[in-house]
Amino acid sequence: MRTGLGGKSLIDLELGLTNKQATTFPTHKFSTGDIVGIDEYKKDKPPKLQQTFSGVIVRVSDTKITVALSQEEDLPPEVQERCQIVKLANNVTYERMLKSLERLRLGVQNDTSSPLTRVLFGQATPLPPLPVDDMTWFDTTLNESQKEAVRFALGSQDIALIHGPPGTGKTYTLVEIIRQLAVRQNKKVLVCGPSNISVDNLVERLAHHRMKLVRVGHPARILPSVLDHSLDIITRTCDSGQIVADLRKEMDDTMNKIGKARKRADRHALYTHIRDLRKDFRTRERKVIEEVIQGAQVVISTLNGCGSRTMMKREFDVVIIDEAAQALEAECWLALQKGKRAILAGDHQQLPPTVKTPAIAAKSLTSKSNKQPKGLSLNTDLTVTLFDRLLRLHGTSIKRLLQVQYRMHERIMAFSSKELYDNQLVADASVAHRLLLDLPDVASSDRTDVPVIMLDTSDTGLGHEITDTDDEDQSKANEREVSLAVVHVEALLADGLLEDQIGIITPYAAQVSRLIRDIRPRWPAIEIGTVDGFQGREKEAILISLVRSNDDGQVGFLQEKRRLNVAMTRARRHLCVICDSETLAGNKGGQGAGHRTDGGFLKRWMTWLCDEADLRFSEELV
Ligand SMILES: Nc1ncnc2c1ncn2[C@@H]1O[C@H](COP(=O)(O)OP(=O)(O)OP(=O)(O)O)[C@@H](O)[C@H]1O
Repeated sequence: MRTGLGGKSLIDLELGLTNKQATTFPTHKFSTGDIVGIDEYKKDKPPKLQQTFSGVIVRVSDTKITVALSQEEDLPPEVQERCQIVKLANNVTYERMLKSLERLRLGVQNDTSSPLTRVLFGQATPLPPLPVDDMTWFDTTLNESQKEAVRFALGSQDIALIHGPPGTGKTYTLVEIIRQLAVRQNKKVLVCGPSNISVDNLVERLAHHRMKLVRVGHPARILPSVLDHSLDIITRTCDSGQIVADLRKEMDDTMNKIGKARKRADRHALYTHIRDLRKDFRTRERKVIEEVIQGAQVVISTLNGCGSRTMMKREFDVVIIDEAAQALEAECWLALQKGKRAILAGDHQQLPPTVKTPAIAAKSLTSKSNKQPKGLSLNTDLTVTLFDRLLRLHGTSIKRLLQVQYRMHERIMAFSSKELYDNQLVADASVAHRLLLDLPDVASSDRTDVPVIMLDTSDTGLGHEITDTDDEDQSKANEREVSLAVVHVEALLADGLLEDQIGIITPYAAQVSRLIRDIRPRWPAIEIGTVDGFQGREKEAILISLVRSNDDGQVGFLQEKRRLNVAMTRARRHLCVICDSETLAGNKGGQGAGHRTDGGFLKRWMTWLCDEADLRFSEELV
């Protein structure tokens, strides 16, 4: 045991030594950020249901797992001697959301809600934005639609939505908004997002600019590159943090002495001393934390982190939520209750958060309570995000669209723009005509000089999909599409592409496993994943394997147009769609099959691909 960040006790867990070397762990599923229970290990005794000690995993290597203990007292010697750890379900998030909703309910019931809350529930209409004219831009390279979004957000009196389709510089725009608010207008800003990675991206970008910012959150879950801006590190390195650092050292020294003390009485005295030190440490640390957060212009945290003790009772002029269309509404309220105004950025045409509770369950919950004040717009379907709901409630006047995208060739972007963004997306001149062959050391070929290719398996007239019976979700796979992917990848690499410039995505987990089986051993740096896992990412060349190929026109998962939209907008210069166009266009299984619930989106994409893509039939290739 030793003292780590924030005065937490760190425990290094290792297996015994063999030949004086640490033993490598067998395969396990513990990873950084997991919450674990710690318990004395007794052979043949299962872990207790209620764990006395718990902690968060800070680091995992082949031979060592480091856990930051959540409790203040030390582990009893018998646990230190030999212990076992078990992964614990984390209900902290759930409890925090519940508490915040309860506060919200009381506010609505007692008519004490803030003006912002009233607007967000449709009990008041948003006030018109104030004009923002004489702007001095920090970043003069912003395009016109980005500048308009910044002006709109700065002028808004309650709510502003920034709609950022793929690659349109949503983060770019948010950085300018944050700088204007914090530096020019001297406002206190809270910046949040649903995941650690989403907020750390913002910290990375903001860190280049002069402003006092602090990232709140458990150090184990913060990107190492931005740790210097974390509350834990700032509280250690700032002037008033020096005494705290000295106390920490004394605690460590005492801990060492305990290990060496022979007499029980000595050990006892040292334990008492360490307890006093720890108490002093906590009080002083709390004071420093207070100072740091009060002094910060910008506080950055995950939405869930806004429900932590550190963030309790804090107020901000403006709350900004990035990736708001990927956050649960309940989670957003943890942040929204702390601000007078809110700015939400996101894209409701990409995938919403994953929700496993069916909408009906949520509905029955709200109708049971039957206490909804009149005129209140309630959200009973957890997949409907706050972003969606506000657009439905107040219309598009509360949002601004970022129109110029800096990722895709204009042909790759075209279908998505036409179908989902009112044809308003424009490819910036720097990317509009960029092809693979413009990359260094890439040769010209009938692949590298085409932006969109469709490899169609419908020529065989057979259904190729199989259902993975081992998989509890009955995931689907398609071996023919795997073979086509291998052939295409091989050809792209022969043209001169590098492995890490290529990504392969598919909606089905069973297909991911098969692609990994055939691709990973030969080309380890090619990224393979599900569509959902690729949201927010990009590659020079993307292959999509759509899998479904049957005689009944069943398309399952693919009827979600937001999933297809994410899939088709990941590629910068080259998109290769591998599919059975007949099944997906609904030409099999009778009239209307295959596009019953997607409003024909998939069918229209297939028609578009047949007209606009470079079409190749699978029998020519494998
Ligand atoms: N005004 C601009 N001029 C030049 N390049 C820009 C501009 N705005 C954004 N970009 C570039 O576009 C790319 C995407 O920007 P950013 O990461 O901010 O987008 P995003 O919308 O947050 O992305 P995502 O699609 O992942 O949500 C970046 O490489 C960025 O440098």
